Amino acid sequence: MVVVLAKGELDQIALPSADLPPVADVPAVDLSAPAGAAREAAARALVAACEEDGFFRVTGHGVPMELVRAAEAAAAAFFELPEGEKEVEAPTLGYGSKQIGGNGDLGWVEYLLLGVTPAGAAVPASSSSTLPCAAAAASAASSSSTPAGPLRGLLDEYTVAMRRMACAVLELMAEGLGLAAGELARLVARVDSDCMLRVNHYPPRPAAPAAGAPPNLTGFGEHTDPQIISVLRSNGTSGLEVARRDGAWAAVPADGDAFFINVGDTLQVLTNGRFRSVRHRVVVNSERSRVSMIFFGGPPPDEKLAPLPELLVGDGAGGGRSRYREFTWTEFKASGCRTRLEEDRLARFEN
Ligand SMILES: O=C(O)CCC(=O)C(=O)O
Ligand SMILES: [Fe+2]
Repeated sequence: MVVVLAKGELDQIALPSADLPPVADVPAVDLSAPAGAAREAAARALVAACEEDGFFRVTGHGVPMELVRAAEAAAAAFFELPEGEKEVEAPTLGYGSKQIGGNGDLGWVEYLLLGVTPAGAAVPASSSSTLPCAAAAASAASSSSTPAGPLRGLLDEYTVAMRRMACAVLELMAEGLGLAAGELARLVARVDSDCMLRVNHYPPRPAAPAAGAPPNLTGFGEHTDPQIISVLRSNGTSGLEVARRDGAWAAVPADGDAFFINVGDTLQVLTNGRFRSVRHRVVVNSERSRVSMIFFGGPPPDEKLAPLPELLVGDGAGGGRSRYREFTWTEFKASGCRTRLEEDRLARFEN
């Protein structure tokens, strides 16, 4: 067991042993659909998925699976290291365990949390929050002589591939929404866009009943991602659950070669609530260890965020009224950093 929790802490993250939730039927969007009718259909499927659950999977993404598997394997090997050796990497790889953010949220998880430099490299984030609570550290410390050396290079490469894919998804989304090319993708593509990479490791749940542990533990408590979109995959181990419109949880089946996309809070704002920022969580009930890697595509710090004017016109539901007041990404982050994981961070920006 790598995540060491005191008895009281274990009680805090125990989940009632309920039946497994139904398996989610996650819509697929083919990024490689050729221009013309097939691409239009893919764009329509993407928009429909964002409106319905705010969650879909991407096929035809062109990311080499060798890179994905190598990065996953290097991350898994890192998490196998003795506790002390991992902790040494807190400043270089943003290593942390069990505490998510600075407001008391706990999970059966250890992680790496990296900001992304203008050049695309991943550097340690200066906060453990799922929110990018502060700008990423200025420069990466050289770590080539440590166990993190090969891992760091792979994570850099992975991050570049993820940012590219996030932009490709946002381009298809813009087409589906009838927006100008680049209108969404530019937010994530800029050199100063506030993107992050998180690598989570959920050790197998402790053997019950010897450890007195409940069958289900919170790996990562329920929340929405604050950025525009998140690109997520795991090492084929289940545990991720998404909340449907009616609030019921659905289990996301292990992913094969696809990547999952979450609509984040910022995209909900940009679309004036037409797209849904998806609530999700990770439940640990498996004997297998789960490694997941999540790229968060966020906007530049000074970017003014508000519903896009093109999406306000003729918006049947809102009658052309903006549901959110304008704010900058910096303002949203500062406000979000004072919240617990499960809080609705958009509430205070509603008109
Ligand atoms: O580890 C996962 O699969 C999901 C974690 C997550 O939702 C997050 O880091 O924001
Ligand atoms: Fe998340």
